[in-house]
Amino acid sequence: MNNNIEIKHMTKSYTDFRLNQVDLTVPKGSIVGLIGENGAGKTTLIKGMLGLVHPEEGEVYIFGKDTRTCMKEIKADIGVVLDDSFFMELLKVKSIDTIMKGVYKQWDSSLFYDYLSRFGIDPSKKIKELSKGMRKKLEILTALSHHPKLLILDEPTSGLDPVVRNEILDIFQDFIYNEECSILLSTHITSDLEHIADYLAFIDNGTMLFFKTRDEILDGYGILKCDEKQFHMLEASDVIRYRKNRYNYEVLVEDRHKIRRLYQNAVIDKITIENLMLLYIKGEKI
Ligand SMILES: Nc1ncnc2c1ncn2[C@@H]1O[C@H](COP(=O)(O)OP(=O)(O)OP(=O)(O)O)[C@@H](O)[C@H]1O
Repeated sequence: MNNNIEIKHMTKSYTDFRLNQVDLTVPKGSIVGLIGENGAGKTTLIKGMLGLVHPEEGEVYIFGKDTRTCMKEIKADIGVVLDDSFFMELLKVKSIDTIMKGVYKQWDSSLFYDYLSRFGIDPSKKIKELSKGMRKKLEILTALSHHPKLLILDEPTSGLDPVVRNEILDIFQDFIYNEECSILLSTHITSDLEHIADYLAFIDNGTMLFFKTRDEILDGYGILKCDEKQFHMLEASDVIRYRKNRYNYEVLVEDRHKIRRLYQNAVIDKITIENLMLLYIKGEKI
């Protein structure tokens, strides 16, 4: 078993939205970044996988086990941070330790207190006295403190300043140093994924557009900038998406090295994940 998560053909319909036959794998020892615009279906996919919403179709295997029959044992080995998770406001931070000891056999109080001191969170404070960023940190360190093998994180770093975000990204990278572990992470902070993701899964309007390695994307894709005459000389198959701007065309190409060989005077920029998403979503097809 090489994958910690395997989702097959997940379908979930709401009145105005359908997550449509989505497949996703999260290999062991890897970080998979889930990207897509607001409302694309990332949270629905994560909640469907965890049994928090009920898909009409599809199968989910975590650690090779079927979530329909083994969710209880699976949950012992995963750490989850959801976009809308919350702790009871009136609790003190240190009460989380007492509660979680009763929830997880592998709960590690000393690791929990180490993380609290590393992130500067006072155990005797009430949760409602913490800033938004501190609460987020608390959620993440709580998810890590029972030695999970898999982290499933929906927007874990939103609202955090760049310094703390970097600390958290370091923790994520340490986490998958153990090659049995993996992380599935949905985020709008695509620059974070450029640093840490091994794979990117791009969901658009309920459909999986692609699942590729970060290197395939960043080393392969490019943005060709050209005028109208040059644009019309391009092979349609080389144009994934394009945008016509005031003075030029921006063309998303899948293999920028090939395009450079074919059109030797072309100006081709490297891609960022943000530009890739923008062109896929806002660009046109020939
Ligand atoms: N309980 C629900 N009832 C009806 N529609 C829902 C429900 N939950 C989600 N949706 C709809 O499903 C679609 C996908 O929502 P989802 O939260 O999965 O998107 P997302 O990619 O996580 O978005 P964001 O980046 O904004 O968090 C949206 O159109 C949303 O309105």
